[in-house]
Amino acid sequence: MSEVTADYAEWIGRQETTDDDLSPTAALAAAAMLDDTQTALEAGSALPPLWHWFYFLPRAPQALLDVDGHPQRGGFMPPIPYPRRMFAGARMRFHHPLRIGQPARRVALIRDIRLKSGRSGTLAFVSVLYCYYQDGRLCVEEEQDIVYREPGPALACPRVLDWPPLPANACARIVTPDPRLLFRFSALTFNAHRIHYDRPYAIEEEGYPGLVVHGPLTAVLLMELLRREVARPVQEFSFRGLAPLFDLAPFRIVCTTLNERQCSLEAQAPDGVTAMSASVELAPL
Ligand SMILES: C/C(=C\C(=O)SCCNC(=O)CCNC(=O)[C@H](O)C(C)(C)COP(=O)(O)OP(=O)(O)OC[C@H]1O[C@@H](n2cnc3c(N)ncnc32)[C@H](O)[C@@H]1OP(=O)(O)O)C(=O)O
Repeated sequence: MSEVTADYAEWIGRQETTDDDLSPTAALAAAAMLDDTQTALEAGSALPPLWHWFYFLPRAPQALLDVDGHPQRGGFMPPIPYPRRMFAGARMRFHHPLRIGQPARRVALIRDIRLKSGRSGTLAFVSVLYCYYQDGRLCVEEEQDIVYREPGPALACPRVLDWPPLPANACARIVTPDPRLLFRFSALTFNAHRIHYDRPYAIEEEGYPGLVVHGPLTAVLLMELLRREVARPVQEFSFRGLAPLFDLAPFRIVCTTLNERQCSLEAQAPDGVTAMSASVELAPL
C-alpha cells in the first residue's frame, strides 16, 4: 500500500492556479437549473455558498480527455491506476462571500494521496485543497476528496421503500434526479464524466444501474434546502458521499436543526439509506 503512494509522492504539493471573472452568466444558469427566481445575481451580489463550483471550470483540451471523460491523469492529478473516479466529499470554510462580476483566483494544491482498503476494494483518495481569493483576500477554503476505485461487481438497482418519519426540527424535499437535471449540472461544471449522461457507458463500463448523480449536485441541493429554510450565513460545511444516487428514482434531502449554530443534512436514497451526510456550522447571530 505505502509503495503505491510513494509512487505518487512527487504529486503532493503540486499547484494549479485558475482565474475567473465570475461573470453573472453562470450564476444565472445555475439559478435556472435550481428553479431559483429569488436570489439577486447582479454584478456585486454575493455568490450563494457552493456556487463557486460553476466557475474555474476545467480547461483540458478535448484531445486530452480520457475514455471516461475526465482530463487524463498524470497532469495535475496523479496517474492513479484505478479506473472508477468518484467525488467522495469535501470540507470547507467560508470567510467572505465571493462577489459576482469581480475577478477571482483559485489556487489548487494536492495535499494528500492515501490508499485504503474498503468493502468495495482498494480505494485511492486524493485530497485537493482549493483556496479562493478575491480583492487579495482569502474568501473560501475547501478540501475535496476524490476517490479512485478498482473495477468491481455491478451495483444493484436500488429498491424503493418508505423514508423514515422526519424529526420535528427537520424539513425535507423530494428530488427527482432526471437526466435533464444531471445534464445541466454536467454542463454548468463542464464535467464530461460519462457516468452522468451516457447510460450505456455508466451501466456497461462502470457497473452502475443508471446515470450517477454528481456528488457536488447533491451537496448543492442540500445547501439550497438550508439556504431556503434556515436562511443564515454558513461558516463551515462538510459532506461525505456514502453511496451513489441514480436517476432511477427520487431521493429525499433532509435538513435538521441541531442547535443555534449547527444543522445536519442528509440525502436519503430511495431505499432510505443515507447516501450523503453533511454538517453545517452557521455564522454567529
Ligand atoms: C463530480 C465527480 C464525481 C461524482 O460525483 S461520483 C458520484 C458522487 N459520489 C458518490 O456517489 C460516492 C459515494 N460513496 C461510495 O460509493 C462509497 O463510500 C465509496 C467511496 C466507494 C467507499 O465505499 P467502501 O464501502 O469501499 O468504503 P468503506 O466504507 O469500507 O471505507 C473504507 C475507508 O474509506 C473511507 N471512506 C469511505 N468513504 C469515504 C468518503 N466518502 N470520503 C472519505 N473517506 C471515505 C472510510 O472512512 C474508511 O477509512 P478507514 O480509515 O476507516 O479505513 C468527479 O469525479 O468530479
